[in-house]
Formats: sequence, C-alpha cells, structure tokens
Amino acid sequence: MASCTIGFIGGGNMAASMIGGLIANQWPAEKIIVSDPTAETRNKLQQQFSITTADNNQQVAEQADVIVLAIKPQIMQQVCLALAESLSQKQSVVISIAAGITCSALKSWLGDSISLVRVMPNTPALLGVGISGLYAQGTSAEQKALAIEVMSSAGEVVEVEQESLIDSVTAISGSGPAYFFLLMEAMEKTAQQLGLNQQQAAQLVQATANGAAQMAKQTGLDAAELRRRVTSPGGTTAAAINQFIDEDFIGLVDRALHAAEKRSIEMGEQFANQETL
Ligand SMILES: NC(=O)C1=CN([C@@H]2O[C@H](COP(=O)(O)OP(=O)(O)OC[C@H]3O[C@@H](n4cnc5c(N)ncnc54)[C@H](OP(=O)(O)O)[C@@H]3O)[C@@H](O)[C@H]2O)C=CC1
Ligand SMILES: O=C(O)[C@@H]1CCC=N1
Repeated sequence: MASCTIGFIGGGNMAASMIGGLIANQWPAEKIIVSDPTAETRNKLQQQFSITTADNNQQVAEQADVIVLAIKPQIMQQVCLALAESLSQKQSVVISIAAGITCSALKSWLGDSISLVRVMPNTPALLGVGISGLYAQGTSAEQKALAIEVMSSAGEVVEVEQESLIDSVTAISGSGPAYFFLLMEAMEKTAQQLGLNQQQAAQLVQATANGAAQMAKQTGLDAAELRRRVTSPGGTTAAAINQFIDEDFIGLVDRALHAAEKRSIEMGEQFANQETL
C-alpha cells in the first residue's frame, strides 16, 4: 500500500536508516514525512532523501497514515502524551521502534483504542538489508499487513507471538550490528599491527565478514559446520579458535547478549512511569 504516508517522529539514526530503506525500495519520497526538533537534522534528511520535514510532531500525526515513533525511550512518555489527542482522531497505525517500551505503557499514553505494532529494526535497514522483529497487539489483519509491508522495505521481518520476545530480538539483531562492528574494529586494529595498511585492513575485514554472512545464508549449513570447514587440524584457524575458546568467547557472548536483554527489560520499567514533565 505504497500510497499511504509514513510519518517519523524523530529523525535520528534509526529513522534515517529506515527512510533510506523505504526510498531504496521505491517508496515515494513525497509520502514520507519526518519531524525533528533540530534544524540541522531536518535539513540533512531533506537533502539526502528529498522528503518532507516538520519541526513539530503534530504535523506528522495529522498527515501520516502510519506513524513510526523513532525517539529515545527516555522521552517516549512525554511525546506520546502530547500526541494522544491527534492520534486518537485518526485511524493511523502506530509503530514503536523504541527499545523496552511495552505496548501496555504505550497504550496508557496513547489510549487503548490505538492500533499499535512494536518493532525492533536494525541499522542495516539503510541498505534494505536490515531485519526487524515485529509484535502486533490488537491490530486488524490489514493494519498488521501494512506494518509488515513498511518494515519489509528495510529488510526481513520476523513476527513474534509474545511481546517479551521483542527484548530477545533487541539483544540479538537490534543491537547486533554493533557486536559485529566491534569484532571488525578489533580485527582491523590487529591487521594493522600485523603490517597491513588501514585500507587493506578494512578491505580484508569487510570482505571476510560479508563472505561469512553470505555463506551462512546461502549454503544452508549451520555456523558450527562452516567454522569446522575453515579449521584445519593443527592449522592457523585452530590456533586462533583455541585461544577464543580458552578465553571463554562463547560465555562472553552469552553474558553480553543477556546484558542487552536485561537492559531492554529495565528500560521498559524505567521509562514507563516517569513524572510527566
Ligand atoms: N540506533 C539503532 O540501532 C536502533 C534504535 N532503535 C530505537 O530507535 C529509537 C531512536 O534511536 P536512534 O535513532 O538511535 O536515536 P537518535 O538519538 O539518533 O534519534 C532520535 C531523534 O529524535 C529527536 N528528538 C528528540 N526529541 C524529540 C521530540 N520531542 N520529538 C521528535 N523528535 C525528537 C532527536 O533530536 P536531537 O538529537 O536533536 O535531540 C534525534 O534526532 C530508540 O527508541 C531506540 O531504542 C531501535 C533499533 C535499533
Ligand atoms: O542501543 C539501543 O538501546 C538501541 C536499541 C537497539 C539498538 N540500539
């Protein structure tokens, strides 16, 4: 339904990534509007994507059929309370991409009758190769299909049946690009210590990350088997993998991802009932 208008409340990193995905997927620029308090952010989005921008959220709420709440969890309550009246007058579908903030908190601010979908996207949406977890509560089949269509412009969509699984998705794929970037940073640093220049280091690491991801996706083999196929007995990979395992890399990843899930749950609790500013 590319004829509907999508509005973003907040034009930061994640909104820009999603807008990039929508535009790359032929969503008409004139059907995208974004509000952000910072003129520099609005100008950048306007120049980059030729979309409409606004300095107030009400304009977006009034014009858009699908509203993406792309603001920080910390200010969600304040922004939702201010938009509640305009949104209740329209049959818009509201998509929240905020980490942690639950449907019940959002409904307590926006009203029970709101058509609400919680989504956890990730920044590769910019290139149309993101992935989103999606949980729809109390929406019609048509409204859910519309939310899935919007998110599909940013990449793959995985629907979850329980809201708590959005915290799990956040820990895996929402935050996940940062984990891979951290590994890439570390590998590039060592590559330079090993004598490669910065450009060579970046090229080698990027192509390796991309190749590994493509192999995992396209061969249908699981990651453990693909790893075994690189690891010759007594060879170089084994030397590195043994070091990772001796230093509990698997346990470290497990603890880090649990910390992300825990923080998502905590943020939901922390920002659900703030004093109204
Ligand atoms: N970044 C990511 O990888 C992901 C983020 N998310 C979620 O997306 C949401 C946005 O995150 P992210 O894009 O990283 O954050 P950013 O800080 O980059 O973007 C938020 C934007 O909202 C603007 N803003 C501040 N106050 C208001 C207001 N009252 N009305 C409208 N806009 C306002 C900010 O402007 P200013 O900077 O001038 O204050 C900023 O441009 C968060 O809830 C996060 O949990 C979800 C998945 C992945
Ligand atoms: O770090 C965060 O809180 C957000 C949510 C997932 C990715 N970025």
